[in-house]
Amino acid sequence: MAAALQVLRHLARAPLSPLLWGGPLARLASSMALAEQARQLFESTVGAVLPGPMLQRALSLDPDSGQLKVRDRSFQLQQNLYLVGFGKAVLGMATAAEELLGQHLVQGVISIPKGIRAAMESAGKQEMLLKPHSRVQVFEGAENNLPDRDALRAALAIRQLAEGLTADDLLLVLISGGGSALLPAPIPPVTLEEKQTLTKLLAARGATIQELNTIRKALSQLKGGGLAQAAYPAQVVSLILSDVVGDPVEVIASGPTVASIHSVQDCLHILNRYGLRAALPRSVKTVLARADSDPHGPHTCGHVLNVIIGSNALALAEAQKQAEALGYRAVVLSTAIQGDVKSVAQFYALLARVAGARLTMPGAGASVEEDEQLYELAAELQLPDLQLKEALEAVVGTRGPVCLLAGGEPTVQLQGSGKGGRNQELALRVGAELGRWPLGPIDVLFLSGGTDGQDGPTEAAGAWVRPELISQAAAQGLDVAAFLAHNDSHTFFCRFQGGAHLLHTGLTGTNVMDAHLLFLQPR
Ligand SMILES: Nc1ncnc2c1ncn2[C@@H]1O[C@H](COP(=O)(O)OP(=O)(O)OP(=O)(O)O)[C@@H](O)[C@H]1O
Ligand SMILES: O=C(O)[C@H](O)CO
Repeated sequence: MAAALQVLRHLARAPLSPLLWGGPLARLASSMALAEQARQLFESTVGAVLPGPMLQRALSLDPDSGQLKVRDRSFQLQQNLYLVGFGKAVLGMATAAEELLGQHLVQGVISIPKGIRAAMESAGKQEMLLKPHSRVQVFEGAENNLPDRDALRAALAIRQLAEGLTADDLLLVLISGGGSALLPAPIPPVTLEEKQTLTKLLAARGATIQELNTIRKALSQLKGGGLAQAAYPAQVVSLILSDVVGDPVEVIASGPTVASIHSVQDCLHILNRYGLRAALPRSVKTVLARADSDPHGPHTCGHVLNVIIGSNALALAEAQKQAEALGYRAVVLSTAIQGDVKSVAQFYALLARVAGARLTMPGAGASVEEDEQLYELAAELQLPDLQLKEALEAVVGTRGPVCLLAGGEPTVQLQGSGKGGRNQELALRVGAELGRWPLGPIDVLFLSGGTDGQDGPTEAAGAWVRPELISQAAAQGLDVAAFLAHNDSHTFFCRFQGGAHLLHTGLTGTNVMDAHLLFLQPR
């Protein structure tokens, strides 16, 4: 068995040759090769948005004059630079910032996920690690993306640094996804535990990140512009790596340097929608009631420059280039995939069927009903930037392999107590859907991966599937529907073919939502 795997691994790495297509062994090899290409493409997607290069693109320093340019603004540096940061990608961002601006840096504090330094060290990613005598103090916390005591300590240290600044100082704020959990500073009398419980409940009931972060902002000292307020009168430049669809700066990490525009009424609507209003702790009610009568009104952020330095769109653009270099006709479908994971899975499976039919039977295509169903599903998902028509038109004129790329963040409404993540659940659902119809003479592979390298509370980044999933799982005695009913996608993929369909990258040090890759390869 091990020897067979060795051979397959070797085949998987071998360059693709037309002679490989056809025959059972060749089909297995080609399927391995396709999986290997999918993995490589996912790695390229992530590679395009690693923190160092993005930061270097956003900042330029004139070493003689000490002028720092960010977009069209200039700032005079003169040992007056401070740095704070919070988020999954912030270690690499801080390392790059210190490398570039170190001679002006007085002090820094960052809050990053527990274990990320060790993970970077063991992966040999030196470019993600601060130097031994760095001026940046590091706090690690928020295990499993939930605010904890360590993250609270970090948030207090960040607040203290910000509050000590003067009008001559410049505060560089490094922000990336996961920042909300890494910067918890609940407004008393709300406790950390209460905030944690409320966040968990909202997330488990399927609240969107916009809704979740509206509540987080209302209960926090630093979110919703609170950090910018604390740093006033210093100048503030926030460099933001987006992990939210549409790159809204007020939502990413709950906008600590963006004035919040939400009212208490907005919060109450959200709490009502998820059936949480009646059970609210007294402390939360107190803080919301106080906000209503706050004489100072919302924070003002006129002294802040917020700049998005990287996003899902940037990552997919690179993946598209790489896919084209591999010989695929590659189209970016959307960078705003949102909605319930079940509908998103149906969409991808139907897309594979409709696009696959156009690819293998030009002129014939899938049935008119299937086309209509696909457009209806797309309309239900309300994806603002969806290039569906363009993608299908591109497929018609193509004889060779096609790769459709998309990004975003579907929502999972947790019903079971199984182990899984958004990406593994999406992949499993797509696999189950793909098995429902014959797809014709075409190889299909769908991959879904979180660019941060960690899908939910699991060690995998995601998974990939093929239409044979259901039958192969059944042959192993695995009932896909039963795993899905318990949101147990990770357990499924660990057991299915010895975990071969799991995507393992380790923590990547970046975070621009998820990437979805759909490969269609005529046989
Ligand atoms: N058993 C499960 N099956 C499917 N999805 C799950 C499961 N457990 C958690 N999730 C989902 O995983 C997500 C949380 O995972 P993760 O920590 O990777 O979030 P994230 O959105 O990447 O974090 P951030 O946006 O802060 O970077 C939630 O959307 C949650 O619904
Ligand atoms: O930290 C957060 O709030 C999410 O990752 C969205 O940015």
